[in-house]
Amino acid sequence: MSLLEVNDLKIYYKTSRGISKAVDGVSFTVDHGRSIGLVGESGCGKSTLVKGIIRVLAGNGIIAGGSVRFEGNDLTQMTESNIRNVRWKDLSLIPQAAMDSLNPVYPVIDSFLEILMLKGKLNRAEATNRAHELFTMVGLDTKRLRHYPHEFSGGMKQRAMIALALALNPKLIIADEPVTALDVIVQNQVLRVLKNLKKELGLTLVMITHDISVVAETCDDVAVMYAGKIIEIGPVSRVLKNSTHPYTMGLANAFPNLKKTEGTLISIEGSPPDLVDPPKGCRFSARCPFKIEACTHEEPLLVPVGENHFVACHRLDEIAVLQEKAKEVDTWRKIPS
Ligand SMILES: Nc1ncnc2c1ncn2[C@@H]1O[C@H](COP(=O)(O)OP(=O)(O)OP(=O)(O)O)[C@@H](O)[C@H]1O
Repeated sequence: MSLLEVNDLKIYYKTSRGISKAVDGVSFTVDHGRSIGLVGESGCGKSTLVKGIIRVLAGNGIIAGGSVRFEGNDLTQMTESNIRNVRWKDLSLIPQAAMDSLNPVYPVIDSFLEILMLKGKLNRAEATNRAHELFTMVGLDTKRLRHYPHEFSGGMKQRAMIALALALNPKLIIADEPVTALDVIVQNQVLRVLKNLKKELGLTLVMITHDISVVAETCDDVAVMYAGKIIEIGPVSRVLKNSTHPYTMGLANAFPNLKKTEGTLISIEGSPPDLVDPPKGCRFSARCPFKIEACTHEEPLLVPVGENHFVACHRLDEIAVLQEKAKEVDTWRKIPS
């Protein structure tokens, strides 16, 4: 049994314009000790997906279908008090806005003591020791535990948040854009901390990012999301070296440093569709340079294209040709109407 099994999950928002299908039938699994990156442009549903998994959705968000099995138990069916027991101890979140997540009016150690004593049931001396241990694990000077959050740099705050997420040895860590707000050098340092911890502690990790090169650095598997759906999923080495969905090809072009070459940065024209009234067929079709007639009315399903590698596209038979065309700047400039 996988540690996490997300099956046909649907998460919708009630809005004044109607129902927005932010996550629309998403399935993936995460085995013990593996890490998966959820990648895609802003608005494709990554945050909604993980907020739904840990049940911290905004008030207008509803789980409209599907299941989220954690060690076999469906989190979508748990009572609020049961899910509160699961958070921190079994699964914990490194939030996107780590900058603002540490309580500004108390020294940082207080945030640790609160979790370790209230949730972990440690006494003050044990909790203090554990806080020191955690700070050392993420490469922070333990003297800093007595400092206030505003005395920390962005990278230090993010390391502190990683340490806090690890406090109770959770079985699964979800990291929501853990390095987005940091400059590139600090990003690399924080990613290195996460990578080392993953190796040393055998962490199981779900990481959200819009930057496919972050996934390449940190994850075993990747799920590429577009407009509320997973359109390609598989081992990082396969998906990035042999991107098979045109959207993944486009994303990889947008991060030329991924291939460690001087490649041209090619962006994908247009923007994702309105999720209140998503297009029929493939949701990427309006921006896809390889669109054919079927794409506009028939939804492609995820099908296997290699070991553990699945893709939802109508043009899988011609993939080698499309992969070559996708490398050309002009391909992305002439999107068919
Ligand atoms: N509370 C809400 N009410 C209505 N719509 C929402 C709400 N939160 C998010 N959405 C919409 O749901 C869709 C998915 O948003 P979400 O934040 O999950 O995407 P994302 O991929 O994580 O983007 P980002 O990287 O910008 O956070 C978007 O269309 C967004 O506008």
